[in-house]
Amino acid sequence: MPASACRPSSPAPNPRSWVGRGRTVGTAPTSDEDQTEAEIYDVIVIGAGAVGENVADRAVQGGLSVLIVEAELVGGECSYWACMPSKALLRSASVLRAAHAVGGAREAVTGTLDAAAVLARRDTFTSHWDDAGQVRWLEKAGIALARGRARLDGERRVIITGDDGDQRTVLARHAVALCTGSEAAVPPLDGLAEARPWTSREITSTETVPDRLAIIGGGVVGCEMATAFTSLGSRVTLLSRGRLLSGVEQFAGDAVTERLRADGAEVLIGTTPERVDRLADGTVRLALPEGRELVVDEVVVATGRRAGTRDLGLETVGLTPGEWIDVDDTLRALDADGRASEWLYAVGDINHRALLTHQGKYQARAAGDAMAARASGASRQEAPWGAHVATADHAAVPQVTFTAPEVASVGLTLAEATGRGLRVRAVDYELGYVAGASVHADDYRGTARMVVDEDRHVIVGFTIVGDDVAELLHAATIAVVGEVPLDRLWHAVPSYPTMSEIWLRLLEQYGRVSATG
Ligand SMILES: Cc1cc2nc3c(=O)[nH]c(=O)nc-3n(C[C@H](O)[C@H](O)[C@H](O)COP(=O)(O)OP(=O)(O)OC[C@H]3O[C@@H](n4cnc5c(N)ncnc54)[C@H](O)[C@@H]3O)c2cc1C
Ligand SMILES: NC(=O)c1ccc[n+]([C@@H]2O[C@H](COP(=O)([O-])OP(=O)(O)OC[C@H]3O[C@@H](n4cnc5c(N)ncnc54)[C@H](O)[C@@H]3O)[C@@H](O)[C@H]2O)c1
Repeated sequence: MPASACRPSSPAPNPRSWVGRGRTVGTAPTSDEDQTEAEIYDVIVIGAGAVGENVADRAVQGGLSVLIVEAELVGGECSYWACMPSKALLRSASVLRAAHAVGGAREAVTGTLDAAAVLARRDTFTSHWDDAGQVRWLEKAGIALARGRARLDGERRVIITGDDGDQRTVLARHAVALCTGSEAAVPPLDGLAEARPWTSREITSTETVPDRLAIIGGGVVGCEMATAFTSLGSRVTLLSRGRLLSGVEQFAGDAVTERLRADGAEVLIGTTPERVDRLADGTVRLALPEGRELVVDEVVVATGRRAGTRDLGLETVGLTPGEWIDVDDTLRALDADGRASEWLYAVGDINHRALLTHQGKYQARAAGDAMAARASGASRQEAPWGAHVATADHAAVPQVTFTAPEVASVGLTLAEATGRGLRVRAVDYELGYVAGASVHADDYRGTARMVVDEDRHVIVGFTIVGDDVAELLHAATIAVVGEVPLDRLWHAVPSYPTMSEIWLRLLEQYGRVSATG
């Protein structure tokens, strides 16, 4: 398995049709004629990204035969144009920053980042955009692969069109899993589409470091790429219509804004370009509010994602092309009336629950296991936190944004918790006051917040911002998922002097409920 991989380590057909949008959709493969003219698998997975691979793996482990269909590279966005290359682009600067932050090491590091070496290292993570390693893994896992673009053709029926235009029809005895992910959305700004902007794909796979780079969008992609390319030597202008990282606690976005500016990036908050043009000399001109013009070598659009459902034959099963697909907690597609399909699943980015590889893979494990259990008639655990449901999607989605400083969060922000009607209290602590942090780096600064449900005395949200905090997050995820009572958390003693002592400080700040009565 290459280091870049985001993937994991036949009973009778069900003749019942799923009714979508009030009409019966398609027919199950019932006649012998059908079965001789088309191949049949227990499960067909469309899209071999990290999520599709994990659905397939779990279904095979559950005793089912699986065909996975991939139109581009096996491994999907995460391996080649998203998580892995972007993190590789960020890592070298993070190490350099860490050395500069510690006296003694600082004096020893006199050079600057070697951009060409960073890009070369990035290329090893994407296996030079060659998926041979991931194809070998599919073979070992017992998953059949079809190369080509798949579309639904009614219930349990899939048509695959190969690169040469040849078509073949495959049928699913039990389930079809749509795992086609998402793609970059290009907003309808004047001239933008014609200006041939870069998206996350071009910026993560670039062979050069543009001298001048504009990034439109202050979300996760925009902030990570602004951090990476500022460190690689670009003059970056980040244009954000609202505050940076608006999905997390405000202090997190503010810390990233401050550091980007300190590192030389221009961060324009509340700014959307009015027009974008690619000029004859290949540069790009952005017309900004109040008559300002910005000329750059490349412009990156990082304004969110759209569903990978445009040419998937959704209309043949009563769903709407181009839309995200709603699902139940076992990841079965819901029709317009909220009824769950008996055979159609939508897993990963495509259901828009959490656009994150780890969360999609978590859904995939639940979905693959649910398919196998349904196929064999085995009992299923569908109550919250059961084996066949993705309960954490609602309560405990962890995310690390690998900016400087890093932002790690899980569960609800204070505003989200309040919005859900919870009686909560936020406890904040300056991470730099923790002994482990002061040893970790000179003049360390950072902030942590825990959001406590005052009725249950459990943590429902946690956010931490600071250099090298990513690995601190999982303790919080366990506390939130486990609904560990604060009284018990006092007995989880963090080692001295580690940054994990932030937990002790937060508990002290909150006060010991049992001691105070
Ligand atoms: C720049 C960037 C950085 C990111 N960094 C992180 C990160 O650090 N951590 C994290 O958790 N998440 C990160 N994400 C999000 C993460 O990439 C996605 O959540 C993840 O890739 C979703 O996986 P998926 O399998 O659902 O979809 P995808 O990875 O998009 O895979 C879908 C697959 O389906 C294929 N496909 C589509 N249509 C068809 C069809 N009709 N027939 C056959 N095949 C088809 C595609 O070719 C693709 O291979 C990042 C995203 C971006 C853009
Ligand atoms: N480290 C990670 O976990 C990681 C890294 C990168 C991406 N991702 C995932 O990928 C997904 C996509 O990231 P993203 O940054 O593209 O989306 P995003 O939703 O995080 O941010 C999009 C930003 O663009 C802005 N925007 C939207 N439309 C706009 C318009 N018309 N004009 C100007 N600004 C506009 C939004 O206000 C928002 O700030 C995210 O959901 C994220 O979870 C994760």
